[in-house]
Formats: sequence, structure tokens, C-alpha cells
Amino acid sequence: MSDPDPGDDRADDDADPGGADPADSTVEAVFDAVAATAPEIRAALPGRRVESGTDNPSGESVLAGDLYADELLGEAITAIDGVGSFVSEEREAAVDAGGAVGSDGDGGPYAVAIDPLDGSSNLRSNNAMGTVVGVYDAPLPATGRDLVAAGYVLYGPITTMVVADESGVREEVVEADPGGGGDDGPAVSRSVVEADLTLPDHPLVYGFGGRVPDWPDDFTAYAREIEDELKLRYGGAMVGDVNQVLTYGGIFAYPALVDAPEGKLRLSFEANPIAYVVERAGGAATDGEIDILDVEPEGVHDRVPLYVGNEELIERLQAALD
Ligand SMILES: O=P(O)(O)OC[C@H]1O[C@](O)(COP(=O)(O)O)[C@@H](O)[C@@H]1O
Ligand SMILES: [Mg+2]
Ligand SMILES: [Mg+2]
Repeated sequence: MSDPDPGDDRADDDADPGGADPADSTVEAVFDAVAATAPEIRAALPGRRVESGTDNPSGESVLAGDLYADELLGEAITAIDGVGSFVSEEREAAVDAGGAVGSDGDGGPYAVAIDPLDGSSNLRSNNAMGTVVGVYDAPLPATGRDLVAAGYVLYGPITTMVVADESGVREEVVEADPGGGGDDGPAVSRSVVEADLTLPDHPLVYGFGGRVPDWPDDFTAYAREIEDELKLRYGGAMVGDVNQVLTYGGIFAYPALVDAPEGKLRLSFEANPIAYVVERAGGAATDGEIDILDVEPEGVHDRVPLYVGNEELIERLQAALD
């Protein structure tokens, strides 16, 4: 990962691995590819707000926008040297991208897991959504402890990309470069707007998914306390709701539900990458009992309850669910 310089404009084609650790240059290339496709995905959304007619492996209806983002990201990420496998919320099986994942002693080839469009039901209502990315140094399914980097793009009024690795968390603004990219594909301009993103100490906001009558009693009791202390900010896209927590401090949850104890969000594509980002930013993440990053998956499409935010709020939550 390059040393982020606040305010420094970066072009998608200026990543120079030089003498850097080859594993790090792969991570860099993954986020270069994600940034490069973001303006294209955004530009393609207006005509893709309709059902595609298919369901994904989680049994959810797939929109044309989900499929388009999946195709574009799949092409860009599988083309990267050092990526051995590509796994998507929208695909049943991993795509072999060449190279046995985790076979290099010092890192890589990596497995890249994506949620191409997170919160895509917001396409119809024109609200925020995003793309979630996890870079694992192990074949999937794996625990979040095998993540070497994770991040997300947020398609809000502006497009931002948050990237976390061992060294910390940064936020960039990503824009289509009007100069175009020529034969190398689309060019983007990237500015680091926050080089060391950390959760504010004093929490302000909360957002909890699912229907209140479907919440277990212990979570409902916790939520009643939180409602007295923080402001509700829930937009129906995990990426947007978590970004509010990272910006203002607080807690986001898609809890275990009475009839769905595993909640809604997917461990490999959503919960692990988001937990990694929030923990690197100084926060905490749990499934209600243990750190999300320690949850052992049985399959790549496993779901898990997710609670992330300021450490003190997550500790209280765990005590409330005991
Ligand atoms: O509509 P609900 O039940 O509030 O669910 C919202 C949650 O579902 C999701 O949209 C699931 O993600 P996908 O859109 O990628 O399936 C999350 O982003 C969000 O937190
Ligand atoms: Mg999602
Ligand atoms: Mg999705």
C-alpha cells in the first residue's frame, strides 16, 4: 500500500510497485481496479434499476445493476497478477484467476471477495449504495483473520472509497477523469481526503436493520437504550450506514432475527470486510458473541448477524445479549 498523502491527486495508472513487496502491490492493484470501475458502474446505473430475472445464491432477486457491477469488477479483478481467485455475492462458485491462493509463503496469491452492489434495493428509490471488497490470503471460505485488506466504494452524492490494511484506514474521493484513459481503459482521478480515518470517540448515530417485531427481546431492550442516546440514521445500504458510523461514531447492526438467527448479511462479502475496516479504524465488530473476524464459515455464502461500531457500544451490546 502506498503512503497516502492527504490532498494528493492519484491517477489510476500511476501505481508503481517499484521495489515494493509484491503482495502489497497486488492489494494496491485491486483497489486501483475497484476505483477505476467505480465511475463506470455509477454511470451505468440509471438504465439498470430493473430486475434481471435471476436470483443469487442467497435466494435474493438480482437487479440489472448488480449483474453489471459484478461483470465489470470480475473482469478487472481476475486480470490482476497476484489474484488467484475471485468470489462474488452474485456467483455460486469462485472464479479461478490463476495461481493457488495462499501458496506463496510471504502472501498471495489472494482471493478477492466482493459484494458488487451493496444495498441495491436502493437503486429503485435512488438512495446510497456501494461496493464491498475483501482481499483474503486464503481460499474461501476463510475467517476474517485471513484478510490482508478490505474496503468499500460508496456511491453517495459523491463517490468515495475507503481502504483499510494493516497500516490503517484512508478515504479517497474518486472521480471520472474527463481526460479519458485511452487504450488503457477509463482513467479516474483519486484524492486522499482522510489519510488516517478513525472512529470519533464520542458516538452520535445508530442504524439497525430488520423489522422491530422480528428482533429478539434482548436486542430490543438494548436498542431502546441506544435510541435514548443516539440519533437514528438508517438508509438500507450497509455501506452507507456504516460510513455514517465511521464519520460520526456510533453503531450499525443487522441483528439476529427471531426467525433468522443468522441475520441477513453475508460473512465473506459483507460482514468480514466491514468488520476489518471498522476494527482498523479503532472500533469493534461482533456477531453477538465473538469478534466477527473469528467466525468460522461453512460456506462462502454463509450469513451472520453483524454489530459494528465504537468499542464501548459493542461491549454493552455483547453484555446485553449474554
Ligand atoms: O432492507 P433491509 O432488510 O433493511 O436490509 C438492508 C440490508 O440489506 C443489504 O441491502 C444487503 O446487501 P445487498 O443489497 O448486497 O443484498 C444491506 O446493504 C443492508 O444493510
Ligand atoms: Mg450487500
Ligand atoms: Mg449486493
